[in-house]
Amino acid sequence: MTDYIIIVAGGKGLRMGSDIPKQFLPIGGKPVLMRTIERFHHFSEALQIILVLPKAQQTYWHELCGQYQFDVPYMLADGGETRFHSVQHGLALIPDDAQGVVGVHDGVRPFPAIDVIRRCYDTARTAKAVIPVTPVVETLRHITEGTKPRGDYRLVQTPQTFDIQLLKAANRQPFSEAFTDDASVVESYGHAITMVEGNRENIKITTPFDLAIAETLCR
Ligand SMILES: Nc1ccn([C@@H]2O[C@H](COP(=O)(O)OP(=O)(O)OP(=O)(O)O)[C@@H](O)[C@H]2O)c(=O)n1
Ligand SMILES: C[C@](O)(CO)[C@H](O)COP(=O)(O)O
Repeated sequence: MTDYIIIVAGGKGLRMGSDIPKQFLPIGGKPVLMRTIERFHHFSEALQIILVLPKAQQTYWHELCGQYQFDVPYMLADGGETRFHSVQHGLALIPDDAQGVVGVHDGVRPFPAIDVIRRCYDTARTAKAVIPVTPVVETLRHITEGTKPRGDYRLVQTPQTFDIQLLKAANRQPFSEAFTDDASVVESYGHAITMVEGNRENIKITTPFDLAIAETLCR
């Protein structure tokens, strides 16, 4: 049995608006994406890491790896049109008969707690489809329907972990705009999703504000 993590970094980073793609921006003196990969390698050196990067960014990434003497082993796949397609490209590197758990994680989430990663992988061995979540800590208001009971909602993070065969089968479905994460793909395939506790530091670096928070979290 072999476990995998697919780290998706194939997006355009439009909301960050920086010249350098956001996954390569330094936080605490090191590119975001290197911190993310190192976190999973630290969790388990046996975990097989698959990095998904746009083809056009791969030369620059290799230059950065040389510059930072980054030596964590990984397999490389090309980014896709959407996050769903990037995950498909990553999954294609996992043998068709593989048994075990595969996680999918945003390259721009460098701070998943090791305990959270472990909980996601351990729970997926029986539940088969697991996502880390955090509670909503502010009042939640629907733009036309008014205040909603925040206890009914959770904020969804990654790594989202799945039985390998289940995720492979779910990702053969035709693309839908509703697929904003891997849980939505697996749920649409008909499998229930189990939620486990995430960690608040596990932010997705989406805007310059998030980058400032990430810099603080590195201290
Ligand atoms: N075609 C895509 C789109 C997104 N992602 C990845 O999915 C993660 C979450 O996406 P998000 O933060 O929304 O990144 P972007 O799509 O790059 O951002 P934006 O929507 O601002 O352009 C990121 O690690 C991103 O690189 C990907 O691998 N392939
Ligand atoms: C997968 C995800 O990180 C869960 O919170 C998120 O949905 C990806 O971000 P996007 O803005 O929807 O691409």
